[in-house]
Amino acid sequence: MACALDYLTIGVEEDFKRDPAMPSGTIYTVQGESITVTIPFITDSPRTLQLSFQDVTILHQERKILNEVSGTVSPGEVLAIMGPSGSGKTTLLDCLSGQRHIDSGAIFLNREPLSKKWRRKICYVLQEEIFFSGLTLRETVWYTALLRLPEKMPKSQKITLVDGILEALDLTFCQHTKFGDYMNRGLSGGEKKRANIACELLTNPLLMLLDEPTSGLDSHSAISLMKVLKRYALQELKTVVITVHQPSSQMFHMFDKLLLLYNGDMAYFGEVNSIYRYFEDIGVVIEPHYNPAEFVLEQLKSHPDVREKLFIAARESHGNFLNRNCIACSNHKKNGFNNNKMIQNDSAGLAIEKSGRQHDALINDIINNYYKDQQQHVDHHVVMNQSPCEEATEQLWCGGDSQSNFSSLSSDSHSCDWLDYPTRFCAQFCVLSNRNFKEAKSRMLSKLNWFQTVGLALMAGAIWFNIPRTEEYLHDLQGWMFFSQTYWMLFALFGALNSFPSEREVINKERRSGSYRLSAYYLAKMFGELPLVVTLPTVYLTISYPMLGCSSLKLFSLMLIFLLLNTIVAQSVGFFIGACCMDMNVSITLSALYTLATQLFGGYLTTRIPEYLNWIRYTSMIHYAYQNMQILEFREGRPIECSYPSSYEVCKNNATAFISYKEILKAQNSTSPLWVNTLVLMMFFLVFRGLGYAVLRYIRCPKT
Ligand SMILES: Nc1ncnc2c1ncn2[C@@H]1O[C@H](COP(=O)(O)OP(=O)(O)OP(=O)(O)O)[C@@H](O)[C@H]1O
Repeated sequence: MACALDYLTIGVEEDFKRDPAMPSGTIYTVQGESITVTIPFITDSPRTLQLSFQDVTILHQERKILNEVSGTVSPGEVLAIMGPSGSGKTTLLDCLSGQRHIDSGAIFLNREPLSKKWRRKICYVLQEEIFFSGLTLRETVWYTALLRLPEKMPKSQKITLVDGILEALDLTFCQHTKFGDYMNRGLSGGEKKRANIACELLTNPLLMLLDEPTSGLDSHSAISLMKVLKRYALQELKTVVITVHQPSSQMFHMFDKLLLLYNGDMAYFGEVNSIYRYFEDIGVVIEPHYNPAEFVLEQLKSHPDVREKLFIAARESHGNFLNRNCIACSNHKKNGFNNNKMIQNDSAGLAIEKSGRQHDALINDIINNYYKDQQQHVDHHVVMNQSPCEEATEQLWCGGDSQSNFSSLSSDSHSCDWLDYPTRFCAQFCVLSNRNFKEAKSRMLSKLNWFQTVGLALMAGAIWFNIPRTEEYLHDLQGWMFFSQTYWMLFALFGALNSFPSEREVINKERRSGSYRLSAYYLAKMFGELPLVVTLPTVYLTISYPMLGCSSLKLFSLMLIFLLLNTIVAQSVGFFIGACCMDMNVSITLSALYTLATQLFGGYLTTRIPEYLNWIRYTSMIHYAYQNMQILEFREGRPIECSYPSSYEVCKNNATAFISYKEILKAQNSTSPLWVNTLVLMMFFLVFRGLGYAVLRYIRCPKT
């Protein structure tokens, strides 16, 4: 929806002053010198966004990846950044989205320097499609809607919105297809690209930056997509910037503005239709039967003399690009105005026309003062009047009559507060837990894992079947305990290693767009995956333990609780190592080193551990977990009868006696009670979960 605008005419002289009698930000004293400036007065919150960038330069080891690139694009316009491969198109989009630091130059959004506060108003659709491969297209868009649309927006409206966007992007027919990966094919490349755009459109950004949205699409799909974007820009007065390699003639004429890059240098910036004139001015005529995009790129690549002329022409003209290219001026020309005193602007841009001598510094002062006042006014409006609910509902543009839809919805009494995030913590937690569960289910409870678990449980049950509880078989029984708890701890630890690296891109993308809190994601990951983590160990114990001769329900339940605790503790260590390393090979090596070293120094495989290395066993979670299992089995289970000959004192005095759990553990030099071991395990859990969070929060945070 367009802002409602009034027009102010500002006359200036060297020492212009604001009229103190007038309300803030509305008027300046008119002294009628030789400069007249007309500025639109924004009477509504900023629902439009003008992007300007000037002299943007990026250096990489002395090489200029971008060299003083400038341009501007206004609401309702589509700017295409075109150039051969490696010319710097993606780099420029990275800069415009705030994801890449610029070495010199400036980027302005509504005349304000690009800052974090604008992040949620900008969407950046990357070239790569970053999604969870196990989720379907609809699930992905739906979760995005739940996370990024205001909580108080009714579910039915969210569904309408999702349906509308899927339909507009021609994705309805494949909405239940999974994204897939290189192993399991899913959506096609073009469908993934459109899905990417669908997720971003949901949030109704003011500025859309799209990196090669049409590459890999057939010409019909590419044109359809461009039509959608063009309609979006026009109907909702959104600002759209896309990069393209070599558009078709039809698509080329759908752009409003064009920025031509070659090896980081600007060869042209201006209105698409003006390119014919521009080339004529340097002595090159674009043949009418040629695709202009193709022709222009061909000239740029193959004719160094033309290229040089283009660079010179671009350099000459970009000094006052703002004046030349702002929408106000173009509208002014279109509307046939030719009044030196006033330019009318129908958007949130700024129009300046000068007659007589130049007053650049003065004009800058006016602009700065004006926008300072205006921004205060706008900020106030944003806080007071524009809720995220309103913004989100604007998107029904794709359902047809956007204005009427918007009007009806924006008058809706959504009373969302102005929040940092579109949804509250608990809503984020619920949605992310649900998504995590769905996403991880197929991975963690795969057929292969079921097969492995049931197979191992039956094997263990068969090997240790109905094992006698006598001293003679004590070591065998301990073997089952050691095997079972070590296996499940390692299974959980190694399973968790890949958890963050595989999700990193998706999470970073979502964190950059400010969809949710990291803490909500982290907690949701723990809780969402909890039922999945405990399922297989439960199945294993349920099959194998009764086969060993456990007939007490109490003992079985206790054993299960502690086995699951051990598994969750090990998973925390895996999360931490995975978050630290991000590289699978490194994390596997580190984990293997840690777990094997602690087993070795635990004295389970050899008793010849040097005295001064004895302490290492206490850093092993396996040590505490194993002690606990023994305490439970030997205290709560059937008593262990003495055998002959015996190594226990109690048996030497009385051959029919039983060996208590304390004596068994004492023989292993382990005397800590159940509660101490459990406490240490809980400490492992808390410390590693906390460290994992800290790593993601402070070390693995996405670059902005
Ligand atoms: N971080 C970086 N380190 C080194 N070189 C870089 C870096 N980022 C970009 N470049 C270089 O800058 C140039 C422009 O890269 P960019 O990805 O912006 O090109 P592009 O026009 O988007 O190319 P394509 O159309 O092939 O995607 C390339 O030569 C690239 O190798």
